[in-house]
Amino acid sequence: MSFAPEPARPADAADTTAVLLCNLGTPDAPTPSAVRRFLAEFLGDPRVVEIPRPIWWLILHGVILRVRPRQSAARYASIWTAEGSPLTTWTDVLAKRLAGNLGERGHRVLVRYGMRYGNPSIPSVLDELKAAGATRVLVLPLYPQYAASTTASVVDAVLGWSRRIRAVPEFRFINRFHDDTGYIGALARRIADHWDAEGRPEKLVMSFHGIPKRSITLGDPYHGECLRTAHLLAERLGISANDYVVTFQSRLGRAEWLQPYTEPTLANLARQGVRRVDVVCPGFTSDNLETLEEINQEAREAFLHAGGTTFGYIPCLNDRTDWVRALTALAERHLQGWDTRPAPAPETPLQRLPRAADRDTRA
Ligand SMILES: C=CC1=C(C)c2cc3[nH]c(cc4nc(cc5[nH]c(cc1n2)c(C)c5CCC(=O)O)C(CCC(=O)O)=C4C)c(C)c3C=C
Ligand SMILES: [Fe+2]
Ligand SMILES: [Fe+2]
Repeated sequence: MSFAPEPARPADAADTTAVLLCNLGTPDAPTPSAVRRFLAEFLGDPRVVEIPRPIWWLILHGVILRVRPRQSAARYASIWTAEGSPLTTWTDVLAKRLAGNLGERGHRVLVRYGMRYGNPSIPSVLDELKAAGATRVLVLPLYPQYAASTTASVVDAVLGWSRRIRAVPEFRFINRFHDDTGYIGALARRIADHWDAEGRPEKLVMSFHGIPKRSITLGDPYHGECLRTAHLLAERLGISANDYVVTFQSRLGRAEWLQPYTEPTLANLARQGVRRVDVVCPGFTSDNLETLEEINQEAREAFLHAGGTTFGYIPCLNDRTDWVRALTALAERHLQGWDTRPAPAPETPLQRLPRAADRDTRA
């Protein structure tokens, strides 16, 4: 392996700290060719599909990438806005609002977002941060519950980038925040606000993205963390076990995924006489294809078709002020011990003090 030359960093240069928000990513456009490029990268990740490579490569390129891009592009087209994909729009707003909050609280940090698949890619943003002088990077995947297919894949991308870098920044990774008080509180208020405006449903459906059941058998903590989030949320809302149900959506392929599945559960509820449901997706911090199309369009239709009459979709946290505050507090806790205060004005050599003493005078 060879490393690209890098400009040497002066030994007394000030450290720059960065926060890198990471999200899944989205196609560049709602077109079959852009979706094919995106899916080839996403579904080619061995963290996402754990089938031996030669077999999977044949299935992916021989079947899936010939059929799925056209279907998925139509689904993406139904949620695309003038600004682009909602996932990117919300992640961009979140990064800007987090930067504003951290700045107001006296931290001098760079805040950027990177996508695990598609653009802006995590390596390209790390290149940009390094060029801007970042020597410390807090990596914050926007997945509350840890799954190897999402969280660990972000870690892979960051460490993969570091393999071609000479002076590697200091990294910290946030692996989960499924039980974070600020996150749970913001979700509870999001739901309570909806209930204040629309009234209460007969059943609250908490729908999380599914993963193959085999991943859990192999040690993935995802399922337990989803259930923990749901329990804490119910506790905060003051509702009982009868008032809500936890389900898993977005199954792909023929293998068994986490159960119960969202759409069949909604249809069963309607058949059992439940007329009014609300659906919330606590595992997604930003609205995206899986919430806006799969839940708010497809699952809504399935529930109404089976006899339900009122389907309330409760949006994700997106850029809610209490969520941005919770994210700021989460980042701040993990930034502790890293000096994020503004650098002092340049000094003349005679005024220069040892760095430790310099810090003390500013404390
Ligand atoms: C919230 C966490 C997510 C987990 C866990 C997750 C696992 C997972 N996903 C797939 C396959 C697909 N997911 C797709 C879209 C998608 N997935 C997540 C999040 C998680 N996925 C999001 C936020 C999105 C939407 C992105 C957007 O652009 O809005 C897709 C693409 C769309 C489609 O063709 O259906 C696929 C495919 C697997 C296989 C998996 C776990 C093994
Ligand atoms: Fe997914
Ligand atoms: Fe889906």
